[in-house]
Amino acid sequence: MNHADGTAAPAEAATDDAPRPEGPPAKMVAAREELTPMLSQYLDLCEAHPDAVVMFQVGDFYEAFCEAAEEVARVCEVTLTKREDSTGTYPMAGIPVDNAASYLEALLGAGYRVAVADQVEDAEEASGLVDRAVTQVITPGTVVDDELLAGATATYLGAVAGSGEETALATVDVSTGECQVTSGSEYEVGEELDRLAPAELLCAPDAPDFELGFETMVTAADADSFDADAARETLSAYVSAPASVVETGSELRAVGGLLDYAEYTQGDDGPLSYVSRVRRYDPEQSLQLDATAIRSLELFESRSPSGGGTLVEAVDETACALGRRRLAAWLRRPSVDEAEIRRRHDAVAELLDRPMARETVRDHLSEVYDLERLVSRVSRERANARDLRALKTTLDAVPEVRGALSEVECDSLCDLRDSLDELADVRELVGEAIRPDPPQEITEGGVIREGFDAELDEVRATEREGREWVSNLEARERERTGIDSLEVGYNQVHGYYIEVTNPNLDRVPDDYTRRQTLKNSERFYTPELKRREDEILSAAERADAMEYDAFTRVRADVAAEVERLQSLADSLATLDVLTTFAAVAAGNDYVRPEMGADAVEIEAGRHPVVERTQGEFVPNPADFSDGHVAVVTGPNMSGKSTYMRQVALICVLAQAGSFVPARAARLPVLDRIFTRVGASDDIAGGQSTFMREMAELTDILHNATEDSLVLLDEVGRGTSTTDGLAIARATTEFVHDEVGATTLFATHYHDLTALGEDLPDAFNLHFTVEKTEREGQEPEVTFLHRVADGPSSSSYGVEVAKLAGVPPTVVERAREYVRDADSTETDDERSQSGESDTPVAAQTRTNGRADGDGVGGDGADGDDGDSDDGADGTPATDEPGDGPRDGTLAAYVDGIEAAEDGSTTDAEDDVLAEIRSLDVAGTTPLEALNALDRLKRRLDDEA
Ligand SMILES: Nc1ncnc2c1ncn2[C@@H]1O[C@H](COP(=O)(O)OP(=O)(O)OP(=O)(O)O)[C@@H](O)[C@H]1O
Repeated sequence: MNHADGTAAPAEAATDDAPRPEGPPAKMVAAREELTPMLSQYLDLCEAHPDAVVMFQVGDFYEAFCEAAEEVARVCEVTLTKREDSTGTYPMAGIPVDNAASYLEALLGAGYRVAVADQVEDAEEASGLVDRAVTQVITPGTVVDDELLAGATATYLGAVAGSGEETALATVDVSTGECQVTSGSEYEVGEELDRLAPAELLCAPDAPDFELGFETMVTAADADSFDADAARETLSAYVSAPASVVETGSELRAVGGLLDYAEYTQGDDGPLSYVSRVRRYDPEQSLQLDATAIRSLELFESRSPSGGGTLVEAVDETACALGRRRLAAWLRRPSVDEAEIRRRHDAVAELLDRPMARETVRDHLSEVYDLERLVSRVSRERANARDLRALKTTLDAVPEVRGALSEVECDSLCDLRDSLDELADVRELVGEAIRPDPPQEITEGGVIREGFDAELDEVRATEREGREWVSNLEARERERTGIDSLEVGYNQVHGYYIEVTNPNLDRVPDDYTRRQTLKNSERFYTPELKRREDEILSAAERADAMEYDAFTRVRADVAAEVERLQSLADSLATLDVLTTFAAVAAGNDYVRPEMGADAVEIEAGRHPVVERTQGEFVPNPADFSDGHVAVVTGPNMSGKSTYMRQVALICVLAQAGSFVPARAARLPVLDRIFTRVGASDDIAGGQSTFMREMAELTDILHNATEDSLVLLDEVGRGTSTTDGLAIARATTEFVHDEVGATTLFATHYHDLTALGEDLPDAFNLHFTVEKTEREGQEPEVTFLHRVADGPSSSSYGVEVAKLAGVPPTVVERAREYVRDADSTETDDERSQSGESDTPVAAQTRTNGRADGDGVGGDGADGDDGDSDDGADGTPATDEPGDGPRDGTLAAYVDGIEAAEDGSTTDAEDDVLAEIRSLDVAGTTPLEALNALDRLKRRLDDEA
């Protein structure tokens, strides 16, 4: 397939005005007719790969010329030289062929694709110009070299075709051959893309313009390859009946375009034999965690700037790379198949009960190499003899693993054990053919074992005899000539020689022929030595060639077993994860969750990550059997977020097949987990936090079902208190009435706790703190991190502010405001006989339905209806950090200033002035954070 039509999007790295380093250099194009044959060959290859930097082998170096040379010199930090010939002077930069990986990595990192143009002909045999061809186009999504691959994580190339409801996404992990395709609406495919975050993305001409939440190289690949007929043809080289794998035209086109490009990057060598599995899947076949949930639950990456732990780290005790990738895949896509989850739990339970078997399996798995990548190298004819020995070592472990599992009883483990194909034929073949400690190179002998190939052994015997004859020659000749200092040696240029020092030259026999004269000696050969030399050299050369030949035959025989090897890799990966789950359960006191419950019921649950970092972790229950919406209140820092996340992580672990950190757990099979966490947590994202919050909320409200788990952490915090409260309340009602999802709603809006009492399926939880009051002193607060029924009585925001180091003047003023507000509330309560008519916060509900109809309805509109903004328009009075009355910063500042009676310090005056001058609407979150930091410093300095 032709990719040379220039349709590929330029890589992101170079600036717009600089000449592109990819494609044919203008200077060479202009001088085309006069170019030397070699440069003309370079120009042709550049023209054939307009989207890549061509690295052109000249002897021991890969060279780039002109603009590309300048860029290579800059990015790889190598010297920019020049090449001069009759047609002109061309900038030139080279990287060593033998040590190219780190330079190629730098070029990939700078956003380039690299076309590696190798000499495909032996320079000595070439008559004239050496033939060169692009053997590989290295791109971020298709790197296959171990040095360039990121450890055990999967690197995907993705392709999108179609649009609207018929959008399809195909992905392939080029290093392992795992190829998958799915389709759905643009939204669903966008989510799937976010989840997989391919390193490189190909877009068919009709693909939607996705807003991607991850870094990737976007390639507008060859449009023709996405044509349905072309795609069918491409795919039919991989599966016998394309129609049995793909369901829609878009899926066919996505997977066709994808594989075509993958082939192109491997030097257009035809179908990739190691892609033996092209699989279609539906994201609904697994517990759906969108990118936001994956991030906020910290499954794979910590959000803490100091790099706290992640879920995968907490449970990763895998023994091999296969298991490591499988663990990540299971956590990313926990199962929704109850029977499958039970099978995994059965296996974990039995492995937990059989510590000996478990540890033996883990010991042997630790000897297993990355079989998937080995197999892919074997199929791509890139494996060397060391790779085959690594394969043998891996296969050696299999009977041991099977043996360790000989007594297991549960079906899932028995099936898994029986699926472990020992591949004795392959193991024997490699064992007999390849030497135990072979060299890196496969062309220089030392690779094939004696006894494997009789003809080869004969040739090696001739070589050996010859060498023995030569090594005995010295003694023989000394005796014959009587020259004690006579020496026999060898050098690359002259071959074998007999060396005699000048004082002994008169004793040299007649059959010695002079070969070389040195300062103090002469070198000779004899006819017999010459004959032996020729025999040795030709035998050695022949033997090396025969070894290479034998090696490639063995490799091809192994490659023929790719499917069996991949299926073995699959079973080993699964076994590694299951034994890991058992080991983690044993080491950390996890229990088997009971699946298929109607509601989440967790006794003494723990956060799997925090419990490892926290000296003492307080276990907490979560019981949704009498209501599916929990409104969680409690002071800042009391443990609300930890609690909510721990419920989600327990569900993720359970559905991945793991036991869970709890005393007991009964869990339903969830279809999705949604998270919406506090606005300030997103500051690093640099987006308008409130907009983002609302976009995420919309997503949840549209897509959650009664089988989903929804975590809402301080929804509405990013806007004014009145609006925030209105949104939070309307959201809770909507989730309660319409969605039916299991929901944890953490909030500082104390008024929302009314919902916990009003709505039949909602209830209140709060986090307890201990307040110690000593006479004459401000109360001290201790966080107990314990959850209890009912709403929280107070927020202690001011105490937390004090703990955080807010200046005493501000803390004291805040306390006064809280006291004022409390007394106002008490007066209001008295005068209104317990029934408040605040616009939103205190609306009571009848028969479990909101007056409005959820988001956007009347109930959500704080300014509608009888919202008479008098004193009783005041929202939650024990709202921490919100300041008084309307909760705006300006009002807060006014309040402080008025109350201070002109007694503010200089620093406080400065701070107030700066706050006033702030253009809040035009300030990014990061700028706001910096400003806050500056203001605090100003106050601290004065203190
Ligand atoms: N159950 C627990 N046992 C022990 N320590 C805990 C527990 N839960 C939370 N913590 C500790 O308390 C800290 C604060 O918890 P968390 O962030 O969950 O509080 P929060 O109530 O959500 O706070 P905020 O409202 O300010 O976001 C955590 O970083 C953790 O170190």
